[in-house]
Amino acid sequence: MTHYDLAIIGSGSGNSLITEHWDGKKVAIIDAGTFGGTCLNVGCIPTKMFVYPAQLAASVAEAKRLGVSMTFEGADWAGLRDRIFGRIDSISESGKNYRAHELENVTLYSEHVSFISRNELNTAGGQSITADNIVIATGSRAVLPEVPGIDLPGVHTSDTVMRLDELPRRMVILGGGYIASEFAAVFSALGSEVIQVNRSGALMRQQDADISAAFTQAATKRWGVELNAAVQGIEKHGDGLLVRLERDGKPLEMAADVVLVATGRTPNTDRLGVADLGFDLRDDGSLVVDEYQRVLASGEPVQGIFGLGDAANIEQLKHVANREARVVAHNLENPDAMRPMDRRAVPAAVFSNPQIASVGATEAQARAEHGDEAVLSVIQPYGSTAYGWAMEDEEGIVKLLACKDTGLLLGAHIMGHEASLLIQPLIQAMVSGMSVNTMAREPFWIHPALSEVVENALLGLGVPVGDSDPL
Ligand SMILES: Cc1cc2nc3c(=O)[nH]c(=O)nc-3n(C[C@H](O)[C@H](O)[C@H](O)COP(=O)(O)OP(=O)(O)OC[C@H]3O[C@@H](n4cnc5c(N)ncnc54)[C@H](O)[C@@H]3O)c2cc1C
Ligand SMILES: NC(=O)c1ccc[n+]([C@@H]2O[C@H](COP(=O)([O-])OP(=O)(O)OC[C@H]3O[C@@H](n4cnc5c(N)ncnc54)[C@H](O)[C@@H]3O)[C@@H](O)[C@H]2O)c1
Repeated sequence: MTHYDLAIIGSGSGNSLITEHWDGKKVAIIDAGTFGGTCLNVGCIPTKMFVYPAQLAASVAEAKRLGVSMTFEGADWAGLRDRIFGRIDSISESGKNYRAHELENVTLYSEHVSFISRNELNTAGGQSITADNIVIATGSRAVLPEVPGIDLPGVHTSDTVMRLDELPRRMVILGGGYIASEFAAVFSALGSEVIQVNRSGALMRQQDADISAAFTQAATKRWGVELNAAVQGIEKHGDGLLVRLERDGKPLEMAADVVLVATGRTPNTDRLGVADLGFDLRDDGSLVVDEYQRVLASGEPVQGIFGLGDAANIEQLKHVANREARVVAHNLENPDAMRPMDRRAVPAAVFSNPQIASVGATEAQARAEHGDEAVLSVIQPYGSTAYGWAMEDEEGIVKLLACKDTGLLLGAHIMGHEASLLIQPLIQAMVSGMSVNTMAREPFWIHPALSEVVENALLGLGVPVGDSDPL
């Protein structure tokens, strides 16, 4: 048995907890997978490194609409893949070496662990680790539908699809959420024939209903989209695969070289032994934590156990995991002056084509919470602004929701070019409590930048202008 001051399970966001505070104290960091976790190795970073070149490829169709002739001569898949992972794999490797060999006080365990008591972990190899503090930062993993053929070669998740030997000619993507929509945009732009299959009637259904409808329409123009289709099984078919689906009780079949399954992710808590210790879990399996990120058991904080990231939140977003890690780091180092996690205005962006970005309530949520009378809503098309004319944009929209009484934003939802950038000032306004009228009227908005669509949406909300509001 080896005793530590701190044991961290998970080297993704958990890796950032090892600050100078722990110099001279004993720390264990444990990861059974690739060092650095999901975001670095198989998540945010490599996907976006594919998204950007895919965006360049997709701009050829865009250019044609505006009278510029460009030709897309194909993507060097192997070159792209090797450039991306050449960079990422070495970052993971050097992070691992640093933890394993260069810090005297840190021990790296590259093994699966599970709890055997509230302060003791057991490694797969049979070693026992005890610690005064344990942080559960175990992330999440892809969930696969239980259908025949789901384990056939050629069926991939986001963990493996970015390392394919070659760009698939035909690809079926199962799922209508983040991962499915991002990869549909990437592979279709790079030259694959993509069909995105969703079991419900619209893509990105967790978004505001207007955004989901607009995105579904936009996606349908760019790649194949099959809605209301439930997967029944996958079979070998010649050199490739056959995906068997059912829609309205009728069979539907699709041939593919590669099937990407993107049907959600589940927190890695089930293989950790935490249920046996009475730790509170949400229905999705994530750990319940208090505002200080302390893991709860029967509603009470468990001494010395913290949770963060996909294992302990419902958002499954890296910027949320990072913030939680900052809170956990502070609270571990300052047990008598702990600080809470701030969960106001958590934004998200989907880096598909077009992009989606959102923060705060959807219209349905805002109306349910505040009542119809109190909610002001506006949809401002990109095409209503000068930059939108320059782009001949017919798709982009900014949808804002505000409270009539307080003049504060309740939600912001954007679909279109650089939505993930356009939303940032709206996030700032929501967090700082800046009113819609102050935000629209106090700062200058650069003309004729695309951000004018946000200015016009704010003005278009029709929040009554008071005498103290800027002109
Ligand atoms: C394809 C994809 C794209 C994404 N893109 C974005 C994006 O653009 N923006 C965004 O905000 N988010 C994105 N995400 C989500 C983001 O990657 C996650 O929210 C984030 O990485 C979670 O971090 P974490 O620290 O909780 O877990 P992870 O980084 O997953 O770390 C957990 C680690 O724990 C290890 N582990 C688990 N259980 C055990 C155990 N019992 N014993 C030992 N080790 C264990 C695992 O091997 C893993 O390395 C994406 C996710 C995916 C899959
Ligand atoms: N840009 C980003 O921030 C980003 C990118 C990728 C992933 N992520 C995070 O990772 C999480 C997981 O992504 P995801 O796309 O796997 O999940 P998701 O929850 O976004 O989408 C899952 C999709 O799968 C469908 N589905 C679920 N079970 C199914 C079944 N049995 N058969 C057919 N369809 C089924 C759902 O209807 C939904 O459309 C996201 O929720 C997000 O938090 C974030």
